[in-house]
Amino acid sequence: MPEPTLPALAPPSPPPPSTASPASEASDIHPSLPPDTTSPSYRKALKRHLATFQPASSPSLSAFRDAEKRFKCRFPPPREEVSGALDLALLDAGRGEEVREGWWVGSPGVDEGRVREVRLQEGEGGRKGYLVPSVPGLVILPAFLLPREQRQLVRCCLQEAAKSPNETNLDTHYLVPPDGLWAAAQERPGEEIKPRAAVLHAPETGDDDGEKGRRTLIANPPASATSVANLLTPKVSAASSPNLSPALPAQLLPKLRWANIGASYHWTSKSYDLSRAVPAIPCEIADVCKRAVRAVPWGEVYIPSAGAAAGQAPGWESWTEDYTPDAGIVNFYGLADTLMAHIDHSEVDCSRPLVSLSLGHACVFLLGGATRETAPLPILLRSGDALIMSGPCRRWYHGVPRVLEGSLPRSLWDRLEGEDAREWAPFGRYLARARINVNVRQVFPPGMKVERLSAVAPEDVS
Ligand SMILES: O=C(O)CCC(=O)C(=O)O
Ligand SMILES: [Fe+2]
Repeated sequence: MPEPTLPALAPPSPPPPSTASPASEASDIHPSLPPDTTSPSYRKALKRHLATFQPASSPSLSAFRDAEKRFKCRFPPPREEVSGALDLALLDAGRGEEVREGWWVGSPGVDEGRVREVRLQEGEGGRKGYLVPSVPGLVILPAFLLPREQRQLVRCCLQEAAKSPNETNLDTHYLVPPDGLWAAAQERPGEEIKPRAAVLHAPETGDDDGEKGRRTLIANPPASATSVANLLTPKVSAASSPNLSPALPAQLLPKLRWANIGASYHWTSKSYDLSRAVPAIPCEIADVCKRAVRAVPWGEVYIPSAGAAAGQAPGWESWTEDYTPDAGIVNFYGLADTLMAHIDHSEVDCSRPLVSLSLGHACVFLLGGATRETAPLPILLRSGDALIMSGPCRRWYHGVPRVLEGSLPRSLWDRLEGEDAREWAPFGRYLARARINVNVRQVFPPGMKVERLSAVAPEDVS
């Protein structure tokens, strides 16, 4: 499970009035500020930290673990570490303001030959993609989503993705109303949500860390076509936490950590659960992910007819036509949340593209190798960036050691007028303390359809 994080710094004060647009509905949104190491609250927190700090007992951390620790550090904030992270927004003059105001700045990577630019397919407005020669199969599409598209996806994640029939981390513990937590928070803010009665079965070990909903991704064997039968076996739900009190929707919203979309991921067994119905992936999400895969000139990523040779991905030639996302996770991060190193290999074909979209606060994303011993590449992912892992790196360790405070772009909290501002305000307030990641996969290769598998056991489909 993720390391317990150091106490968060005292809540930052709102930005000076001159930086907010006074007439806008969004002017009551106060996004997180970067750490102010000269402030009395920082100094107080530092003193508290030094009084309780214990040096790491194990001198031999894996390279991945070591990087995680460096980026998680709060005293001092790892500005210098972040300055070495790949930050492709620096190559885009149109993102100058976002970078300047976001405080954390990485490095562009082009001069050092760390990245190679590729032109996206027709229809993407001349936008660029980037390959990283040291990470075969990785494609980064910076600013793939316009601010308007980002806002649309944020709405979709909170209003559509995090509600029944999709499962969220809170469903194990609370009787979340069927129209979802977001609707409850907006429409019935005073109505308490009751905890689920404690159920009488033995607690299990697994990814869902109780009510906190943190994901603790421990090692699991990769899925394969032959293990598909296991997916049809109904899975036992994780035990709900006893002794929880009823809570208001606004109290639960910061505890929302993940929502399954499409084929449901069962965190306890770390496999997909096809005994449950397979809802469609919300169409805005599916469309954006398909667009991203179609935009990539795969012939510049892989060598034709090389099959599964080192550094290659079998079958990439057809991805632009047959990539069909059928499962995903929407991750909701608070500013102090992290996602520890893991490999996503519960899908049947783990070389097909995994599309990851970043919204809200920026983060440091670490992408390592096949073991934790490989030193990871740090990548600064900003709102609107898409990242595609395919081929070899699709099965490599990765994680998110830090969400970057003070990095929420202005287009997600300010700069909106009239109706738009009024309608957007609650989403802007949510993002002022959050990052959302949409992580979409194709579990079943073409010809092995999810609907057909669930049809095999109709009595199990709820
Ligand atoms: O938040 C991210 O950028 C990565 C999330 C991830 O790796 C996952 O959901 O498996
Ligand atoms: Fe992942």
